[in-house]
This record gives sequence, structure tokens and C-alpha cells, in this order.
Amino acid sequence: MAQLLNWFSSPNDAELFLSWITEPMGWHNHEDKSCQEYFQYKGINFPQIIYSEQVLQMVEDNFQVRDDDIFNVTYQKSGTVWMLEILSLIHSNGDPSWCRTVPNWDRAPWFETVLGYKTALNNKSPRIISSHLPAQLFAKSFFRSKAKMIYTVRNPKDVLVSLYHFASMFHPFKDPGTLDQFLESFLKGDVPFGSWFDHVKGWMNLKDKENFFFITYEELKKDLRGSVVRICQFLDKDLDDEAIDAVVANASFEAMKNNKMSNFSLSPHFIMNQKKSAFLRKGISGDWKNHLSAAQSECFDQVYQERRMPLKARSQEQMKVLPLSSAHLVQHPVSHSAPPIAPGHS
Ligand SMILES: Nc1ncnc2c1ncn2[C@@H]1O[C@H](COP(=O)(O)OS(=O)(=O)O)[C@@H](OP(=O)(O)O)[C@H]1O
Repeated sequence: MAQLLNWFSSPNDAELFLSWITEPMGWHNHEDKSCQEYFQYKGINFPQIIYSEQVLQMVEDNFQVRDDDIFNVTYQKSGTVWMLEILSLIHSNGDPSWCRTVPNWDRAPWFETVLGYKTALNNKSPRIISSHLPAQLFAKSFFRSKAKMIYTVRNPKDVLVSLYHFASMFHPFKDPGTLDQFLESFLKGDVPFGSWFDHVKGWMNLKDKENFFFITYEELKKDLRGSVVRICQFLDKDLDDEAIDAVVANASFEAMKNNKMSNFSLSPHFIMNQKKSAFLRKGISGDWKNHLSAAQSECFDQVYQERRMPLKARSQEQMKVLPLSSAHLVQHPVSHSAPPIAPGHS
């Protein structure tokens, strides 16, 4: 959205233009999200205006991936902007100037959005490109390229909670209703970008490709420095210790929260009402325990068990997040202190 700033001489012009297209849809009254509807593209929900069928089709069929592109792919609320910041900082060898002067949506545009598509086309190589697309809708040219992809996965219960808050403050999304109602929609995949389970399964088919690297939000939380080192290795970027330290310092939750180029405070308030819930909300693992009842958690676990898949996790941290083979699923009675299966761990 705020990529509109690209096209206008000032933020005010961009905001005026946005007002003009969004006012008839009632977006200005951000207390009222009752009129929001999604459109479906190949069976997946997308919010209107920021996405269009035409652009989604162009991404899939026409977008020319370059071999030196780096893709930052996630299911929403799994750490996209965090990884975006890390990749931006690695790109500039730890120098935070780029991150402090250019909005994240221009540094690493979400190329499936109407505005991000144009930004991605115009950005100079090597490009960093973000995406929430499921694998089956992704740019076909990626699969023939040497471009690298980092896929970040997060405990789906934390994704649910983060998305619940986000849906209440991000105007293009439908009102999430009660947490019970939203849990049902989430587990059915009746949310933007479809089912978390399908998204992870779809992308994990690439797990043995050498241009594909997957990491979890929980690993980033537990050992950001070690994670940055591994990401640099994957990208063949040789940063010295000082530069790595600078990446870690500038990609911290606090640094990003204080950076207006990363905290979405430049987004018009009628698009993102951060008074309701901040984009950089809590930035912790395991917040689901503060929100989900034992019954809701159990309901989640049941679906998780049904949808589990055989995947080999590389580390203990990944084992806590991924839908693993049944051998990894330990059945405990449901309780907040002893969560029953993988997503139950923080
Ligand atoms: N630096 C850092 N450290 C820890 N956590 C961070 C960081 N940056 C973003 N976040 C948290 O990531 C959540 C937002 O996820 P996404 O960036 O994937 O959102 S989006 O899908 O692109 O809208 C959202 O999680 P919640 O706080 O749980 O809502 C952000 O706070």
C-alpha cells in the first residue's frame, strides 16, 4: 500500500489517492470492517485492492526470476519482515543506512501485490523479494532458476494469534470475529493465503534443493547471531564479526520497532490501525498460551495431528514447529504447561 509513495511526490498525495479509491468501500471507517470480502484465485483467498487476479496471474506466468534474486517466503505472520530486515542488513554488510532510509516494502517488495509487482520489476539486482504465496501459485520461472529462497516457518499457534490481532487492525482483512470463529477459519484455511498446513507442505517439497533454505522463527529467537551466520553461508555472503553483530543489533525487535521504515508507521492509519494492535506486537514465541483456551488448543492439536506429514527436522527447534511424522508426536493430556504436540511448544 504505502508503496504508493513511489508514485507520488509526497506521502500526502499517496494518502489522498488511497482515500479516493478506498472511501467508497468504507475503509475510512476503520471500526467497520463488515463490508470486507475476499476474492478467490485458484481456490485461495486474497484481499481486494492490494491484490488482483491479473497481477497474480502475471506473477505466476510472466515474472522473470533472475538467478541472483533472493526470495523471502513465509506463510503470513511467521517472521516475514524480520527476515526481510536481516536480508537487507546482510545485503548492506551490516550498514543500517538502507534500512533506515527506505521502507521495507521497497527494499524487498511483496511481488504478488499490485504495487509490489511493479517495485520488484524495477528494483536493481541483486533483488530481495518477499512473498506469502503458496508454492503452487509462485512464479514458474523460479523453479527453473538458481535464485535462492529462504522459507521461514513459525509455530502455527503463534501464527494464529498474531494473525488474529493483525486481522483486527489491517483494514483489507475481514473482521476476525471471536477467537473461536477465527480459529475455525484458520484451521479450514479460510483466511488470506489459504491453509498454513498446505503452505508449509507445499514449500517443504523443496527442502532438498540446494537453493532452498528453511528456518524457523523460533530458531531466530533462540539464536539470532547463529541464524544470521547460517543465512550468510547459504547466501555465500562473507561478513566479518563486526558486520554480523551489526545485523543482529539492527534486526532486533526493539530496533525494528523504533525504525519507521520497518514498523509500518508510514502506512496510512485507515489501512493499518496500529492503535488497535501494533504491527510489531510482541515478537515472542509461545504467546498462544496467553490466548488459547485448553479446548481451543486441543482443537488445534487434533487438526495438526490429522494434517501431519513426514519431514525431517534439522534441529530441536525445528522439531517444535514442523508437522512431523507420527514418531515425533508425543501425546500428552492437553494442558497449557504440557502442550501435547509440536505446535504446543513455544
Ligand atoms: N525483530 C523481530 N523479533 C521478533 N519478532 C518479530 C520481529 N520482527 C517482527 N516480528 C514479529 O513477526 C510477526 C509479524 O510477522 P510477519 O512479518 O510475517 O507479518 S506479515 O505476514 O508480513 O504481515 C509479529 O509477531 P507478533 O508480535 O506475535 O504479532 C511481529 O512482532
